[in-house]
Amino acid sequence: MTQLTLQGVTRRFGVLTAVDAVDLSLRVGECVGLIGPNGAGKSTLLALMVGDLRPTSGQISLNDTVVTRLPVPARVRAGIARAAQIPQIFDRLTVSESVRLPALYGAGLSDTQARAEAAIVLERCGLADKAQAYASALGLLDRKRLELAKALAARPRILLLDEIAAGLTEPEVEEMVVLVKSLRDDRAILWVEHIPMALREACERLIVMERGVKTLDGPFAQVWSDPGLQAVYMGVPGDAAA
Ligand SMILES: Nc1ncnc2c1ncn2[C@@H]1O[C@H](COP(=O)(O)OP(=O)(O)OP(=O)(O)O)[C@@H](O)[C@H]1O
Repeated sequence: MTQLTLQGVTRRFGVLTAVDAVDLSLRVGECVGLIGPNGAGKSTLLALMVGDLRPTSGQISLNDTVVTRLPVPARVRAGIARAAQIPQIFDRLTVSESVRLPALYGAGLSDTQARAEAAIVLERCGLADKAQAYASALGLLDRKRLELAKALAARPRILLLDEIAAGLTEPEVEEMVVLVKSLRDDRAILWVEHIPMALREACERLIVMERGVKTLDGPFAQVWSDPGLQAVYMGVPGDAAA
């Protein structure tokens, strides 16, 4: 079974330790939520997993292969892809072209296969009717969908989602939840989001980070009912939630 493993992963920016000795594993078939206050190190952790950043120390492995020093393209080809917090969109490409590129260079498909893959992924992400539109013409929901579609087109076994529901309306968030739930069978998903209710619907496991440290990791209901977490997220005094 495919598994991403982080061992003692640390990233410093000068004197600031953004990610502090994190141990973590993700297995295909599970959807894991990751929450924590602003600046907790969540995006940095995802950047380390996808290869945007190198750890100061620690090791990242995909199954038995150490990928710690691999650059982003090699990591995408190895099966790790991320939908970024701010959609990385090329305004001059059409929606279809934007998704075909990761199918070609991430999944390694032929041109014909990549066209077919793009059509399937766009259908799945609710963008089929906008395939020929320019990415620049898309609204926020469709930009978020396109960012997810690009990640999916690389056929990742490890899919990292960085705030793909941020800024969306409640019904739009619900659409994203349904979409994410439909993706979990044959990949591992790690979803960073500030909307706990979205994570509760989609994820069976929850990780909490604070100041770079992984403080909680376990079954969603168990972690969610932690008194400290309830105090932060639900305004319940620590002693009342206990
Ligand atoms: N390139 C960088 N250079 C210096 N400091 C950085 C850099 N990237 C992140 N940081 C710092 O590292 C810490 C963690 O940032 P990060 O963006 O990972 O947090 P986060 O949990 O994703 O926050 P948010 O929920 O606000 O997106 C913050 O203090 C941030 O200012």
